[in-house]
Amino acid sequence: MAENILPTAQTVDLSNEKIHWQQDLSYGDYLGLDQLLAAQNTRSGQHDEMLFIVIHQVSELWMKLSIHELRAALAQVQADDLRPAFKMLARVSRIQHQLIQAWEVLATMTPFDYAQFRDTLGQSSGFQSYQYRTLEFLLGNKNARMVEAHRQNPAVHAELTAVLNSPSFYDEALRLLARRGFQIPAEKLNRDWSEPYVADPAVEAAWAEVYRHAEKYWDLYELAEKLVDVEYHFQQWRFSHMKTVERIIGYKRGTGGTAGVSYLVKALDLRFFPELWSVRTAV
Ligand code: HEM
Ligand SMILES: N[C@@H](CC(=O)c1ccccc1NC=O)C(=O)O
Repeated sequence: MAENILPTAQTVDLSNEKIHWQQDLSYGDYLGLDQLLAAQNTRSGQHDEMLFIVIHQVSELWMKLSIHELRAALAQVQADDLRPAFKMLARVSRIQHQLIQAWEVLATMTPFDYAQFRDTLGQSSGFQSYQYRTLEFLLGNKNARMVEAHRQNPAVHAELTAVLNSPSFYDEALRLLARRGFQIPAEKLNRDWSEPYVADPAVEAAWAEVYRHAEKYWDLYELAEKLVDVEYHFQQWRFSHMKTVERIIGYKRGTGGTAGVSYLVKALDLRFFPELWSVRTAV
């Protein structure tokens, strides 16, 4: 019956609007729903394992979109075209909001619920999320040791190594400041990008100038604030993860081999854009 009323490969005139229906393309085909909805492979038979898998999958999808936006925004910064980058960075912040809210759903799982299936997870852990590591590297938290977790997967290993060895968003922001005439030390503009970034007073002084004279450097000021938004939300995600982990497994060791909560607490000290934070005390 549907064939009689649904147009196929033809152009339908609906109150002056031309709507093109592509033959053979359905909602489910376009979205790859058969694959997507067949990927919740629970192993334990425990009720809450479905929640656990879905939260991770949703988070990985949002990470995928964040990486897509950040990469495009980075290219715009390299090209000195900041306005499109602002739109993408604003979108990343909204995505981060979704990622943070996901903890509220997961927190409905009690320690007892989780203990019912934790053993079936083996040594797998969020520690092995290569999209998460890509985000950390893209934003500027470089750590070469983190690539080793992906030795078994050559494609992922190569891709992460490439991101590790490329300038991060912050490196590119500093190169932009230098192009605009700010005195950025030469060793910040060309360095071994795989090394963690080390803060520098001259960089803080450059950002201080941008903040003090926002009217002169409006787009740089906006870039600084957009980056602070992204780091602020990233920290909120890390904190909520740490607190959710504490309420679900307490101080047990992690399946990934770390000490657990105390490892996640240490990660809270890491900064992507250190001078954008220290400048707040300085100005
Ligand atoms: C019951 C829920 C969860 C527990 C108990 C938990 C526990 C942990 C622990 C203990 C670690 C440290 C590494 C290890 O030794 O395993 C870790 C790392 C990690 N988890 Fe979770 N986690 C949970 C949910 C999630 C969710 C929903 C995500 C979202 C994708 C996630 C992403 C990560 C990431 C990316 C890391 C690596 C962090 C880093 O290296 O800085 N976790 N998790
Ligand atoms: N590290 C967690 C296990 C865990 O959370 C996990 C296991 C498999 C896939 C994703 C996970 N999520 C985050 O670490 C634990 O120690 O219980």
